Amino acid sequence: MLEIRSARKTFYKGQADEKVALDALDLTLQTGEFGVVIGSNGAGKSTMLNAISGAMPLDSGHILINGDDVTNTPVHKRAMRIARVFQDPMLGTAASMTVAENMLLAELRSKSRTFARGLNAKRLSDYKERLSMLGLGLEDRLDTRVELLSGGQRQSLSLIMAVGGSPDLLLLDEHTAALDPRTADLVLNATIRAVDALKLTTLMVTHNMQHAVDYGNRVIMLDAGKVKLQIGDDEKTNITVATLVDHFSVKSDAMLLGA
Ligand SMILES: Nc1ncnc2c1ncn2[C@@H]1O[C@H](COP(=O)(O)OP(=O)(O)OP(=O)(O)O)[C@@H](O)[C@H]1O
Repeated sequence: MLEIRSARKTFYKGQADEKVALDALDLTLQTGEFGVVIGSNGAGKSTMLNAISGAMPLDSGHILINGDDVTNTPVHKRAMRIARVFQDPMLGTAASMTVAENMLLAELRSKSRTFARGLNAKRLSDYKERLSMLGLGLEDRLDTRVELLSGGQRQSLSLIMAVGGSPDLLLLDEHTAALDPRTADLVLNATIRAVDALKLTTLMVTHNMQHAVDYGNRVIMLDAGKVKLQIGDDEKTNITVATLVDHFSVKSDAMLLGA
């Protein structure tokens, strides 16, 4: 469970170009929920993810994960509980290493230094099982160097590496935005399979209104650093891209096109 309580963040405080990024933001995501965050440019989406992950300190307010106040917990410690996948498919993986070596790297990162390091049969079978959740055939490419994978396969591998330590929360930071529409759908479907199989609590930021309509249990619309609108499971079945766009205070062409 994630709780954000009265989170405030202001950039350039007291200066002419002061920007209130989070304005007493409150948000609760129950365990197992999949929230999709939308909002215009500058609405505060990235700042909110940075505050949750610990990459950016809040001016005031609190972040709780499963009831523990992590507001002052440094980012590397929070990373044990919070997984994050970024927009750039090149960021989460090591290109010149194989799929299996990347999986091992991710596993060793989340374990103690004394942990046995080699790739053994048990590990390989565990990696195969986890990669098969994605439904992309990566389980049969354990010996392939990551640089030979497509952007979509690579981003899906980043995802499965990020969630290997069974995190309390998964943050998806526009993780399909750099992919072509078909690949983006492929990665999103792989994401949904992994999230469902591992029962992950997930918060996904997207500019793609169709994805907000199609995926997740709840749409959370941010505007000027606050939650402007939430659409839960029951109402979500009735919403369309057009009704979502109607709620935006600034309607960009990209949103109207569902880009
Ligand atoms: N590091 C920073 N320094 C100064 N101002 C910032 C910084 N990060 C964000 N801001 C400002 O805070 C506000 C919220 O920005 P944020 O990036 O969180 O919005 P966003 O909803 O993620 O936007 P986008 O959809 O464009 O990524 C904006 O006015 C932005 O200019």
